[in-house]
Amino acid sequence: MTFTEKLNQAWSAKNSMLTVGLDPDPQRFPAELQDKPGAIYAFCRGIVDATAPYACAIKPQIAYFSAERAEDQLEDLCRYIRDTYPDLTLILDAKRGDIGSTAEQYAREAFERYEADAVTVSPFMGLDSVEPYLSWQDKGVIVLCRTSNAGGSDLQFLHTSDGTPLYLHVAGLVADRWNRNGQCALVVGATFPEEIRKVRERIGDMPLLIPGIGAQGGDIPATVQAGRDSKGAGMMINSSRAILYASGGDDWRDAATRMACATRDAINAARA
Ligand SMILES: O=C(O)c1cc(=O)[nH]c(=O)n1[C@@H]1O[C@H](COP(=O)(O)O)[C@@H](O)[C@H]1O
Repeated sequence: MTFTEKLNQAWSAKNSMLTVGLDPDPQRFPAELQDKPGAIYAFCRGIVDATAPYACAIKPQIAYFSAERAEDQLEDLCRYIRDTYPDLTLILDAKRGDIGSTAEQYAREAFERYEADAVTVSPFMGLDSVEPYLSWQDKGVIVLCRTSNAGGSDLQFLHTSDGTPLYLHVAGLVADRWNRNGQCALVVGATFPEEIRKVRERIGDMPLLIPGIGAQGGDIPATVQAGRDSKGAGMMINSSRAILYASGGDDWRDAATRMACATRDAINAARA
């Protein structure tokens, strides 16, 4: 099944556009997992089990694993997610960008080693740096467009020669030229709803990955109104820290469940 088929199925079967982000920070783990071997896997697996019924996608951030020399735990986790929750879209958040020969290796890492359904990439080095991901015809290629951080404006708001801001130029480039397999998506931050609206107008029904609700304070109703596609769906709305660390106590699993459920419901309420 392709990335977009899986995502469409998850949107309708689970009635959810929530993406649960896995940014496991050992310093914030509950006491029962402090200094335990395999704690990153155990924590993430606990969060996945607690939140899977409420999510369309799961997004592990690779740096949290590699910085702790825990790529083996990420491999085990990806295998667990695929085997236990085949209806969850697995997004590897790696934000890769390099020349083609190196990008081929990054693509193999995402799609062979971790068997992700999609990977996040930077458009900064242009089409030949993205080609190796596009050559995996069923896999999702999620391109940074208007990121959620304030500093994204340093470059993304610069105007091109015809007056189009760079983030909208990227949106047009991906929609018109890079999306030849129909498996591309764009990253647009929930902290910039006006820009989400402009991107949606430009790209039609291409999916959007939207981080920035929860810990970064993005407004859910404004995000959903701006980002919904012609069918009222079209979004993977990510929340990481607000769900992962909803409680630092023994009730961390239940707190994550409650937060994921409440976030999915808030997203759905804004669709109506
Ligand atoms: O690609 C992303 O997921 C991403 C793009 C972006 O523009 N902003 C952004 O915060 N993210 C990711 O979203 C996660 C943070 O989510 P919160 O903890 O909910 O703020 C981190 O893994 C970031 O790398």
